Amino acid sequence: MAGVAGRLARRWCSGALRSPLQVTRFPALQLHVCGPAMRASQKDFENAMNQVKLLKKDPGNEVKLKLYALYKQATEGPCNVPRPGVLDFINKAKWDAWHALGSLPKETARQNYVDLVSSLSASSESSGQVTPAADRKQPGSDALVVTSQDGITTITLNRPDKKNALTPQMYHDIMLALEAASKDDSAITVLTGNGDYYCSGNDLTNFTDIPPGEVEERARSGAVLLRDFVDCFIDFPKPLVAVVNGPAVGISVTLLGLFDVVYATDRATFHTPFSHLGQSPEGCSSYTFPKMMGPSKATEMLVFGKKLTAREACTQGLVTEVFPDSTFQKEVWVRLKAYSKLPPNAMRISKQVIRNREKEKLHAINAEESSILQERWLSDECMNAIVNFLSKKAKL
Ligand SMILES: CCCCCCCCCC/C=C\CC(=O)SCCNC(=O)CCNC(=O)[C@H](O)C(C)(C)COP(=O)(O)OP(=O)(O)OC[C@H]1O[C@@H](n2cnc3c(N)ncnc32)[C@H](O)[C@@H]1OP(=O)(O)O
Repeated sequence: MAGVAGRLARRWCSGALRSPLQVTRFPALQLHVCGPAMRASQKDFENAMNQVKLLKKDPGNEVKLKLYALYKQATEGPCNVPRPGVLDFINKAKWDAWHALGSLPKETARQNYVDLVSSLSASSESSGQVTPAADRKQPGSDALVVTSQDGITTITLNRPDKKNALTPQMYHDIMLALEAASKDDSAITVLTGNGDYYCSGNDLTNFTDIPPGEVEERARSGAVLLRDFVDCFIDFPKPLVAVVNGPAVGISVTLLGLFDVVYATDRATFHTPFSHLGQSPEGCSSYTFPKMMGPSKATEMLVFGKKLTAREACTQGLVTEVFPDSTFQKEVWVRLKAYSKLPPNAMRISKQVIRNREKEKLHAINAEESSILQERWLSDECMNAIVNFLSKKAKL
């Protein structure tokens, strides 16, 4: 395959092949092809085709073949044209990739194409090679992807079929990733999501399968986990940037108050349905939100569960800047890459000057919020809300 791959790459890059997959610029990447959530619309698909053209670095022939195959399957269905002759290496490799998809439904192929492009785009605005940072402990599952390049460590939530809902494993892995990022060579750390959502908050199935008699203990250990998790954000020493690629719910919203900069696509929304869930604010939002938007706007969000658009969130100070979805990834990564070239020690020290005097207070608030939430998790209001979600009676 190496010889074929090399020839393929040359042909693609030289523009010899005319297809919608013609990749003019390629991303550096760490790839994850997602499961068939089957929700991508034709518009999503067309956007993804456009995004492919913006990619900067060569993703490699295997990926290009995968993109080609998914495109063909999504637009024409299963491959039933004759296999090209043995010496027609390029078209044979393409045919093989397409044919390998068998009877995969068009909708699934379309979704997989969109997911694949999305994972490529997440890191497409950097020029260096993305490496899974070799010096760090890698996450315990594929649900989190950590990459490092061009002075930026990026932590990507990667459970797009569940809207990047956070499992206990992910809480632990994010803590490990932050710990490693605080010590690595990068100047800036980014948290983002793969797929159409930034994050749908705590995975509500975390509250299921608890044996009778263990509920209190689970609530206690959940509160410890929450407190440790939020502490990592309070203490994180380098500039921490949220690249909010889609809607955000629950703890993924409240934590934004602990980020240094928050960039959002105009498709993002911000929603903290704590009362609907019989729960209460966490992530230090009971302090950061009133401070940034005033108590009344904070109450609308944290008590009444008002969902904000990206522009509203920007007006309230929760979001730093909003970008059109069509150019979001491109603009944000160009910006971050420029920032990452600033002297890292100066940035770290300036962040400390801005944040350090509040640290102690934030830790105390986090402890209090976690303990209140521990009680809430044992309440009938909370139990009923979880049961409602799980039985799909309620969509918040
Ligand atoms: C006692 C032990 C506790 C341990 C916990 C430790 C620390 C926790 C601290 C944090 C506590 C709470 C803070 C919060 O985050 S509260 C907010 C929780 N999130 C929600 O309420 C969102 C629930 N989800 C939705 O309302 C909708 O799914 C959506 C996000 C609006 C998307 O709607 P959609 O119609 O576009 O897509 P949908 O079909 O519903 O979703 C696709 C699949 O994803 C699953 N899913 C989405 N979000 C969650 C979630 N938060 N938890 C679990 N699963 C989620 C959804 O069920 C679908 O799955 P499937 O395809 O049906 O299998």
